[in-house]
Amino acid sequence: MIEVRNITKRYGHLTAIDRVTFRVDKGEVLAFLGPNGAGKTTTMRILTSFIPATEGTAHVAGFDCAEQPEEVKKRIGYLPETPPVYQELTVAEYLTFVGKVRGFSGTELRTAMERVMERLALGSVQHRLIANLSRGYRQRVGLAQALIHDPPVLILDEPTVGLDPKQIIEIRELIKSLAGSHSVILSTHILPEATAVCQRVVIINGGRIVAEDTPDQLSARLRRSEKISVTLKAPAADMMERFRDVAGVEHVLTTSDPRTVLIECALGKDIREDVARFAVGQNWGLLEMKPVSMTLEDVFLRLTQREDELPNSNETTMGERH
Ligand SMILES: Nc1ncnc2c1ncn2[C@@H]1O[C@H](COP(=O)(O)OP(=O)(O)OP(=O)(O)O)[C@@H](O)[C@H]1O
Repeated sequence: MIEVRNITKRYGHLTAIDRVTFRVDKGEVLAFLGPNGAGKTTTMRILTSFIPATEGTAHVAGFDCAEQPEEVKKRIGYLPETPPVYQELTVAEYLTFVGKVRGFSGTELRTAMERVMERLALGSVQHRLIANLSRGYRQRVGLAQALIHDPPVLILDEPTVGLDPKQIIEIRELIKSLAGSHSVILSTHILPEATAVCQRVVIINGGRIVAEDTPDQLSARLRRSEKISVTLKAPAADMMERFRDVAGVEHVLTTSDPRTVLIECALGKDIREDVARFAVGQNWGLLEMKPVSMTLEDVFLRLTQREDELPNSNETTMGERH
């Protein structure tokens, strides 16, 4: 549904994006994840035919974003970072305006408006001025304008920025409900958003794609070893050394809790039984033992920061799989 091939965008001497390639299939929700200035908005603007790429091609539903902008725009709903709403209009007036711009009139326009107002629960505020709405409602109005022509493709640039936690959950639920019937690109710098809402994640940094996979696979690919966290009631002073005697143990790492250690072994090995037997045999009082893996946050840090900028490796691998 969306096909981006080797697009590069230069602003003078600055290369904002550099040979970016990815695709989004029908009904798929893709997270476009990256820190500020990574090139997310530039990519969205090329896809929505707002600006041309310097090099490379982008297609939406088979239409070329540079050569056939009208066809592309018909098939895209776009919610920019700041919703393009007119404060001095009521919700109904604004959606009527957007519907007319999209070419609707009469019954068709009324049906389209009713459909989006129901989907976004805007009925109760349809006669209120947009200026007087909460940010959450304003964002819903922004989404309504993106959906009014029922486009197969939706491009949402940081759709939850500035919302409160309840509004964030509502907007994320709504985006999830669009999966299957719409292809969605969700640009975000918020990691939990990518995992909560999207089936696939593209990570962009410094204008380049540094990873592309499902959230789980990304974590798995970057995992270099299996780790288990072991908490003891009465650890011995030389516990670190002693655990190394267990067959298969490669490293023993300290944590901020003196009773807890992280034990590493080779990928694919399961040494939990041997570690448990050993701790019990030493009478150390085994309180807890659990596998530990990288969170997407760890992966993101690894991919978007240089090795010397990374926090202590013990901490980066402390996250647990959700
Ligand atoms: N019109 C422009 N002229 C010159 N440089 C630009 C222009 N638009 C973006 N840039 C630069 O291109 C790079 C990528 O910007 P872009 O806005 O695409 O990043 P982003 O990932 O969307 O970041 P943010 O989340 O901060 O919006 C940045 O270095 C930015 O300063």
